Amino acid sequence: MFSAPGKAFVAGGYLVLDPKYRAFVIALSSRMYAHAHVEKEAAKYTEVCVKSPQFAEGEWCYKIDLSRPDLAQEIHGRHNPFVKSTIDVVLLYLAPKQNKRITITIFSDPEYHSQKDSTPKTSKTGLKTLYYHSQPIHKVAKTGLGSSAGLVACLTTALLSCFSESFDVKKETTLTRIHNLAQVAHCHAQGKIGSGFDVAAATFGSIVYRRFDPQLVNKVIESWKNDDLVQLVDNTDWKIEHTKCCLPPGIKLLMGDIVGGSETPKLVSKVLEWRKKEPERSLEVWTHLNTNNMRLIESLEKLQDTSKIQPETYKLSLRSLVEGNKSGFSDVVSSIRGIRRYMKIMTQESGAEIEPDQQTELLDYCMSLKGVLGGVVPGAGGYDAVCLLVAEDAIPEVVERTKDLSVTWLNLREQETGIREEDVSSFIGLL
Ligand SMILES: Nc1ncnc2c1ncn2[C@@H]1O[C@H](COP(=O)(O)OP(=O)(O)OP(=O)(O)O)[C@@H](O)[C@H]1O
Ligand SMILES: C[C@@](O)(CCOP(=O)(O)O)CC(=O)O
Repeated sequence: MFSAPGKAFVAGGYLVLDPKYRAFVIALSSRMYAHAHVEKEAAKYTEVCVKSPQFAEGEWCYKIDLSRPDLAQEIHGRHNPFVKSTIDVVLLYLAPKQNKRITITIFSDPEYHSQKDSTPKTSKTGLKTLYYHSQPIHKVAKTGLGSSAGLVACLTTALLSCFSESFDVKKETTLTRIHNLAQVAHCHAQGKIGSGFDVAAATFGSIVYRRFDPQLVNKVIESWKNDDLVQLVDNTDWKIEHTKCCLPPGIKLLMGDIVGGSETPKLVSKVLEWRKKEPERSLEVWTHLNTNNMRLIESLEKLQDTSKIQPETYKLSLRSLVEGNKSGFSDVVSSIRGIRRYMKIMTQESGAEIEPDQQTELLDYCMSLKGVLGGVVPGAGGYDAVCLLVAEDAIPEVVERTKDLSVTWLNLREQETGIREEDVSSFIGLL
């Protein structure tokens, strides 16, 4: 069994669409899991069944003739573009010769979806509680953790593992292969090529990310040839960057769900329109925004170093932070203020509601609280969520002081690892 984490896109929304800029994505403790079971048999066709028992009608089964895998059909007539595309891409890449029957079961942690109309169920060991929804997956509201990226990343991993005797996700080459295949599958399913930060975080964990050239993936999707895909996945430099980066000790991420929603594609098209119409001004805003994004990353790295080199000094600064003295963390505080300032300018000048007034008010209030380094509207922004960087010991007070506001803090923390192997015994009774 393998799993992939959800994400919070803390810094670099929009800019990451351009490979000139880098972004910071935090991997979260909510994960998506894929358990594979393989039966080798001399059947006339290959069968891949993906089950997602937490959702109504959550089963997609494909009968595949290995000489024409492009003709694979779902036997109930159901659609799950992300499942179908992942199977198509992995089979195009592997071009297997021997038929197999594969069953993959998907599980997702509670924070990916709204828990409305769902029932909890706990494993025999008591270690895992999952929510079972009465609606099919496409009708259940999402919270923005990147469920499709998590699904594609762990399904790609589980499928590859079915065709390899010595599969090891701890190896960098294996992870890169998973990442490259998952990016192609995710783009193909979406019918467009985004920046891919969510797939990269699902694979590599908390990272500073620079995107790939969309043409690389476009060409392969157009040609749909095994040779081209193998060449792209195993022998091409994607020129992406995924440098590990995580929060310093004692600093936690709080993700708040806001009732409301935004449509990312609309926000993105407004911003890109503004960029076209106002090239000079938008470049100026993006340059300032990028300076602050990079300052945030550097200051977090510096704190990481201080915590190792001068642990006592660091501990004292943390304690003062909880008491409301933020001076030991002034670079983080001022870079987050800078990010928000330019996000707000982008909101006002492009007309895209990236940090709407309602979020500004909430974030200003949260940032005035003891122990809070800062907060942003993650990703594309809008009315979906906020996230805060907070001293761990200040969290109970922050929760208490925001209890009457329109925000629900999710039960999440940073978990910096990307794809990893899981102990299936935690799921006994659910599988
Ligand atoms: N647990 C799951 N089982 C099966 N399919 C899933 C599961 N989770 C997600 N999917 C697939 O991913 C789709 C949702 O992807 P979409 O890109 O719309 O949202 P998302 O990735 O969660 O978005 P965001 O990045 O805003 O969080 C679902 O409709 C379904 O096809
Ligand atoms: C606006 C953008 O940079 C981020 C969208 O992030 P999210 O879907 O809000 O998590 C688009 C992208 O990178 O694909």
